[in-house]
Amino acid sequence: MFTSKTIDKFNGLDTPFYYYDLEVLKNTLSACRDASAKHGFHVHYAMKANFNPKVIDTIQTYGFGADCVSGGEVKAAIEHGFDKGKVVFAGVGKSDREINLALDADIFCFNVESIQELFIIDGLAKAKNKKAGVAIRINPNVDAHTHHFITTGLDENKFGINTWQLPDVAAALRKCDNLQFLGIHFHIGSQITDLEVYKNLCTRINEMQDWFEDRGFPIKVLNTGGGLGVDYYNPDNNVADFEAYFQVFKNFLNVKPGQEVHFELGRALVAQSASLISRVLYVKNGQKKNFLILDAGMTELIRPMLYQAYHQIENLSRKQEAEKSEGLKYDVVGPICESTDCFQKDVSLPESFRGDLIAVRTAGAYGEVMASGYNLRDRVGSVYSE
Ligand SMILES: Cc1ncc(COP(=O)(O)O)c(C=O)c1O
Ligand SMILES: N[C@@H](CCCC[NH3+])C(=O)O
Repeated sequence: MFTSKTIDKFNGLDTPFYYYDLEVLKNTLSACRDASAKHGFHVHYAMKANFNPKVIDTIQTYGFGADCVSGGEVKAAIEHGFDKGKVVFAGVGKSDREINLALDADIFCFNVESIQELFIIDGLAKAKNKKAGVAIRINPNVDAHTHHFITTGLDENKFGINTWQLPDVAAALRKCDNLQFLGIHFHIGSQITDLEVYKNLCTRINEMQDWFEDRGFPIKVLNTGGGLGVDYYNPDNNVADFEAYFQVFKNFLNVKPGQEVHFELGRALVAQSASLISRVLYVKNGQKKNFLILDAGMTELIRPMLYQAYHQIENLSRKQEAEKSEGLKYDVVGPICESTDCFQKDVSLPESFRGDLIAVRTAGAYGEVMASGYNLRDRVGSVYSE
């Protein structure tokens, strides 16, 4: 990702910024497209992972649909050329304004997360004399074996409709003339690295589709959600194993003739394509600790502070020294007025100096999009490979 030419280019730029390696992005997208096409599976890109305009423009050209979680994302997906027939809209709190926007855009499907929401969408569609495509987001109570904060498919989570409420869902669907029932939707969490989890999900999806079909609701779409994880410990040349992922669904999902299988991948498509690039502002030798104080912090990349997430940290200005010496240990921290503003403690790095360029890797997913202006910070910039 970082040739000496790239690092020379960084030397002339203001930091911090996100650096996008479009080659890595494209290789990842091709791998996913090819692996899913083999089984006739449909992939919707989860826009929330990264809606940087250049990133979504690139993703759109691969023919993926868009999975959106707000009116803003629906609007951006359509403006950036995603086919409205491949736009889906999930979210536990869709406002009337957002539902109307999506109805006006004629999106493919609302992934509905409560019975109340079914009636609201039906009423708003009726007012426009339209039929809204809907899938029921079911909370399957399947443990994703990931960080507690990014698990979404357990009974304790706010997402989806619990299975004990399904009889009421069926009754509601029978009353809603302006809804077209398309199928069922699931999303159990993010950064899932144990593929067994998806096997368990398939078992639940098979049960649920039988439940609906037995009651006279034919299923056209089985939407399995996203969540495929990436290897944060090996950021180089590390495209997610899409083949193995899709194979689990091929083996364990009971797909009937005429049904479509949909996926909503976010992180696995974009995470490895970007790094946060910053500079060392100060090196502070404390009594117990050495601190590297960067010009980027939790306002640029909040994942380490929010989920104790690991991101590999490299000193790009001392690459040769890194190969030769054992180096020193630093707590790599940001400038924000919060003690949690620490990327990682005890990072082994070559001896580092003011002005050195530091890369925080695997930052393409839930990085730039979760940046904030806290402490009245400038908005983080973005730089792209040629
Ligand atoms: C409904 C839904 N679909 C898809 C995703 C994408 O998840 P990931 O980036 O882990 O693939 C998310 C985010 O977790 C989500 O909430
Ligand atoms: N923002 C989370 C993922 C949550 C995905 C949305 N449900 C992360 O950075 O890992």
